[in-house]
Amino acid sequence: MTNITIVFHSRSGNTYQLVERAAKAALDAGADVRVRKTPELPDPMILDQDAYADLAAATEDVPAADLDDLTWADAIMVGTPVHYGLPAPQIMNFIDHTGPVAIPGKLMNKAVSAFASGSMPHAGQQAAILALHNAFCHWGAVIVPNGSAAAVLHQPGNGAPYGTGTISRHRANSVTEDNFDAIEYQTLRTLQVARALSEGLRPEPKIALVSEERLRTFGLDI
Ligand SMILES: Cc1cc2nc3c(=O)[nH]c(=O)nc-3n(C[C@H](O)[C@H](O)[C@H](O)COP(=O)(O)O)c2cc1C
Repeated sequence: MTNITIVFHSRSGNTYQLVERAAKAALDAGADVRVRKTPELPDPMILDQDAYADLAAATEDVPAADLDDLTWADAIMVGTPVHYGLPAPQIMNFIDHTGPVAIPGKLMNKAVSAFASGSMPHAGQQAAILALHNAFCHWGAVIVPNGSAAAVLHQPGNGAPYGTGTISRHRANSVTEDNFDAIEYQTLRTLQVARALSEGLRPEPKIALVSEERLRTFGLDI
């Protein structure tokens, strides 16, 4: 069984729509799934009050993300709205608190992947995803991008090799079928890589090219 945690922030439902599709794809693929929201911060700028209230009600029972949700997972997906070309501060705030598990290396070798919703084309979806990739490097995790090869990524609403991005034009819950296909692809690919990593990194077989002692020197004898 592969464990996947999907961490998100959302205000008008677009990112959450992607999360729901990712969770369904993972469940259908036989994974154990945790969906987790990041805590709200004071004074969020809420553009669509009705959508925000609806989403708060719909996600009332979604637990808040904590560090165990990350260490438990073989695969981690992070979904965020774009804020000034960056991930939302709620996501960055959560990432800022990952030191106790990131610094001892407990997030090493997890398959991680990011997706984003922005209001306009070319307005920062990819930049936000790549900014999350910076943090994933610090975790020592293995970034899973979408790449460009899959046919689904050539559909008109898709195309970014970095991860799924939607264009909401400030409309709540407006994810397109193209984007749903892309997030499903991204989820399955992330699970595939997670499984390959957890199986490939088991005690046997070890990397055969270097000695046991050398692996121990680098702390790679796991
Ligand atoms: C503070 C703030 C900054 C934003 N900055 C951007 C931006 O740089 N680029 C963009 O495309 N959309 C930007 N938006 C719009 C949201 O990213 C967009 O509405 C997104 O679809 C919201 O996702 P959600 O429905 O999951 O909340 C911003 C919204 C807020 C509240």
